[in-house]
Amino acid sequence: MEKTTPKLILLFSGKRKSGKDYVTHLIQKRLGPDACCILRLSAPLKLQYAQENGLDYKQLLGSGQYKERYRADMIAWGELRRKSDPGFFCRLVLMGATQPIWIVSDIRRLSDLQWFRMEYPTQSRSVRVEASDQTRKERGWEFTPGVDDAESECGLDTGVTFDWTIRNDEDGPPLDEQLNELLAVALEKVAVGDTRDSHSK
Ligand SMILES: Nc1ncnc2c1ncn2[C@@H]1O[C@H](COP(=O)(O)OP(=O)(O)OP(=O)(O)O)[C@@H](O)[C@H]1O
Ligand SMILES: C[C@@](O)(CCOP(=O)(O)O)CC(=O)O
Repeated sequence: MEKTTPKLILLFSGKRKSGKDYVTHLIQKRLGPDACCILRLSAPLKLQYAQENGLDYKQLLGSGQYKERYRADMIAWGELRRKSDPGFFCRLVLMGATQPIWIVSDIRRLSDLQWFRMEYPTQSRSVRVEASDQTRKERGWEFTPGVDDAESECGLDTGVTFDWTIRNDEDGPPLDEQLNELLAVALEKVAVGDTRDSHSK
């Protein structure tokens, strides 16, 4: 499958129930599906894990409790693959991405971030979604030893400078306000791309 070159890659990370999916879908709503696609590193992992274990892939992709039952085992399963090939899920998830803006909604490890920054140094921007533990609990999060104190949840807690940090709490600034600058950068990338394409036509 032909590899397209994006104009911008937004690499999202954040704790469980911080709102990564919610915020990335909001951005896609603002930019439109022709301009941006949402890529989830966990999707190819969950697909293969579901097939190997006879589980419901759609429920593993959902935001309910079903996936939490298998999270620890999926983490271990995924880390085994990353150990031998850190870019395994990154390469898989890009297949077929043709829009100018890629949103990767679930960056969890330094190796994921480093892979994109190596492969796409000028296009990659990192975004952190934050929410208080109280807010996360209201959204169904419960601290789980072996998950919330493991690399999957803590791998980006230190040593990373994010291009944007989005506070996704009720008492935080409105999301639209916080996303203003990021959306302006994205729209400018798409606009520049359009004029360049039209010149090249
Ligand atoms: N700003 C918000 N307003 C209303 N509901 C929200 C908001 N942010 C998140 N939610 C809801 O909280 C729940 C968790 O959000 P989401 O699934 O986006 O978190 P996540 O960071 O992707 O979690 P996980 O890592 O477990 O997939 C969802 O039901 C979502 O609809
Ligand atoms: C196994 C894993 O991909 C599950 C992620 O599920 P979700 O993005 O929280 O819905 C987390 C990980 O890869 O460490």
